[in-house]
Amino acid sequence: MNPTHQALPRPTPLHRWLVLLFVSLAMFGNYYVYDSLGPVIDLLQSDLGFSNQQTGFLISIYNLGAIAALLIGGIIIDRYGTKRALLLFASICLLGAIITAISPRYEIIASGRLLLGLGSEPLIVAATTVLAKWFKGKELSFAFGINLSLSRLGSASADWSTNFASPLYSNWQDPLWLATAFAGISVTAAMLYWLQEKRCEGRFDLGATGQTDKLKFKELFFFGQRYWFIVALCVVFYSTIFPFRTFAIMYFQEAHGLAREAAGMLNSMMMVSAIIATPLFGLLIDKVGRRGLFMTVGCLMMLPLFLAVTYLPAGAPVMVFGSSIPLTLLLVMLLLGCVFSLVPAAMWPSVAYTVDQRRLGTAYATMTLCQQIGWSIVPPVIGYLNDLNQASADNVAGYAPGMWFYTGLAVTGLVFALLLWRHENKPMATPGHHQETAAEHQHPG
Ligand SMILES: C[C@H](NC(=O)[C@@H](N)CCCCN)C(=O)O
Repeated sequence: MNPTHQALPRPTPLHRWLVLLFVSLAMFGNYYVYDSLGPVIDLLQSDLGFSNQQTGFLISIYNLGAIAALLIGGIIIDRYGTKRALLLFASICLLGAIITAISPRYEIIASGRLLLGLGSEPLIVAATTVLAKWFKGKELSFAFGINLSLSRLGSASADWSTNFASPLYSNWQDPLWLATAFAGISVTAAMLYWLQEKRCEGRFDLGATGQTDKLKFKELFFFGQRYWFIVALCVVFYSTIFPFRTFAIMYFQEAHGLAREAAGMLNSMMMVSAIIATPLFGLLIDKVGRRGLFMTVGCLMMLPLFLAVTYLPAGAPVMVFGSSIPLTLLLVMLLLGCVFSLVPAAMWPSVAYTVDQRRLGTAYATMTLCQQIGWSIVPPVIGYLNDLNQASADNVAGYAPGMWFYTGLAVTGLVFALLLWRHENKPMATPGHHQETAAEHQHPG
């Protein structure tokens, strides 16, 4: 560490919590923009004539942008510092949101989503770096938990927009312009963070930028079997959860006859349960360890859920914030939210206990890269299956093959979780690893 840093005091709690607020707002806006596509999928199909496969590709093209960005990721943050990087990536997301909303042409909408992927994943890396820089040694896990919960609030808000902004959903475009405004919140928050960092430079010890998630290919050979099981679970888990969530609003509308408002409210219940459960599971897992066991429990819980929405009676209607929602579907989404808290809370930190600390950057970058590849393949497959089986409101059975596909992925996830659980009590093979008692490094994704 630079001697100047040592002479300066650490930032005060007020400064740190302001930083957390700004970074979390940037993530809030960013997650909103990503999830703004889900509620307009049926409008893109009915107004613009896009097929299921085409809309599936609009989801995947985000991942292609993210993969490209991750391959060069870290360099910009290292070279230009966190405040510039955060603003740059938030601005790329804003541009992506504008381009997505500006024209009905498929290629233009797709370019907007590509740009969003280019900005979004490095923004998440930059946000992680900022938190590590300001909170290292001080409530780091808690800060990450709050950050992730506020990010998920952005996702839930995109679902709620079908209610609070329902007049905008008379066409495909206006909800995407609203998403642009949320991208504006992200840019504003990045600017406020810039001012905050500038104000504190020279007054406080902000440390070095820290290790960003940079990919060094030759380090991959040092990772043991356990690491690759975690990566495999990560790929399968997010390739199931994220595409299901994006298609869910249209699915609930068509397969269960819900109005868009009710479908949006139902989809948001997964996030509501995740927002509450994430910090709680984080605390629990920090206390008891047993990450393999928790990942297995989460995967087991997920297993029947896609078939439950397909084959079980939707249930009696219950009122949730003014929307009438069938009980079975509500329970499924709340349970999926618990799974969405439990598995990530156990999975991301477990990398820090599995690989040598010096290789954590490569480990996380590789994991995110693989996640993006898997996650990019599933939506077109689901779109293809829906097209092939002519899934629609008039042919609800056409959605079943897609749901079996998700279930197959969940079974695969369970296998990897079980393998990890089996490894849990074995001694570690990788030199320089952490024991499961003191995690320093956490990563929200
Ligand atoms: C922690 C994890 N986040 C990720 O996996 C990100 N790479 C992708 C986020 C995509 C939504 N904007 C998560 O959210 O559980």
